[in-house]
Amino acid sequence: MVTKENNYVPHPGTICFYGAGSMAEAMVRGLIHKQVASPGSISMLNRSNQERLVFLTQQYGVVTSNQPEQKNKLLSEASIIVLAMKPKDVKEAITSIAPYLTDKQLIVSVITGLSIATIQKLLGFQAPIARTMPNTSSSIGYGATGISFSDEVSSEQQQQVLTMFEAVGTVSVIPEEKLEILTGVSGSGPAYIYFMMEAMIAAGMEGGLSAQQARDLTVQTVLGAAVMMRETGEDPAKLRAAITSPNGTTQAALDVLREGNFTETVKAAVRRAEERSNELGQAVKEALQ
Ligand SMILES: NC(=O)C1=CN([C@@H]2O[C@H](COP(=O)(O)OP(=O)(O)OC[C@H]3O[C@@H](n4cnc5c(N)ncnc54)[C@H](O)[C@@H]3O)[C@@H](O)[C@H]2O)C=CC1
Ligand SMILES: O=C(O)[C@@H]1CCC=N1
Repeated sequence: MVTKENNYVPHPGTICFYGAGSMAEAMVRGLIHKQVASPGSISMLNRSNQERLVFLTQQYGVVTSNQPEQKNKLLSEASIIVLAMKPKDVKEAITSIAPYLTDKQLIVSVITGLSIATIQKLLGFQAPIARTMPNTSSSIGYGATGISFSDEVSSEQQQQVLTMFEAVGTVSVIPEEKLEILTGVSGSGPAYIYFMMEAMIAAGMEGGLSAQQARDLTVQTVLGAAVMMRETGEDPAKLRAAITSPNGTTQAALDVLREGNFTETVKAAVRRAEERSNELGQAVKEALQ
């Protein structure tokens, strides 16, 4: 592996999002809202969807461009590049931008399953990499992000990444091999909760509540349970026990969930997400061999 230089000097504090989809938008919204980065210091680029770029500029005031020369300049001058495309697109995306990047720039990846080694292989040089797994709740400051740093990341760069993600939620710095299971818990996790909420709302409506009532009651219930767990620091099993009167409604409902193998099903879902993350990373790795 080699180190790499070009004629550009990265502008301190500038962040270029390469891939301008849901996760990039969630982070940008959080970063601007929390004033960690100004809109003018953030650029967002994608492959071709100009309408999307116009929306992002109008909505957040960030810099966007679909002109190849301008795109390359924005990439070359950013001190942090956030890779935010789907795993299936990484090979084309990373190899196409590699000529404009150097090892003076920090690469932050939010891409599921893609290892630090594979990113460095695609770039063709030993870039400092922060491999992360955020979730979409970052957009409202309630994200949960896992981060692993490559050996090349300086302590100053580590601090920059921590500042970025701590501004939009909580951060766990963990060994890279644990990022897959973290993805199963917190990266994909919000979707499981939404799925449960969809079912609670549907049941409420089927039982005669209005759509608004069912929604409001479900939101407050999930919010209350999450905040209760955080504020009290209690074991969830203990909080559950406090709601479950012997022979009462909760016990009856929990028995139905047990009959449907609730615990095993949720655990299997988390482990399947972990496995899928490994598969996605492996597919990119194999495509390089
Ligand atoms: N959505 C989520 O909850 C989370 C997503 N992630 C990861 O973040 C990454 C992005 O996910 P989403 O934002 O949901 O996807 P998305 O489909 O909303 O956005 C992907 C973006 O990448 C761009 N893109 C694709 N190919 C490109 C190329 N060759 N050059 C430049 N741009 C290109 C697309 O134009 C689009 O703007 C994925 O790897 C995903 O696994 C990580 C954590 C949570
Ligand atoms: O579904 C996915 O692949 C990504 C990873 C975590 C959340 N969404």
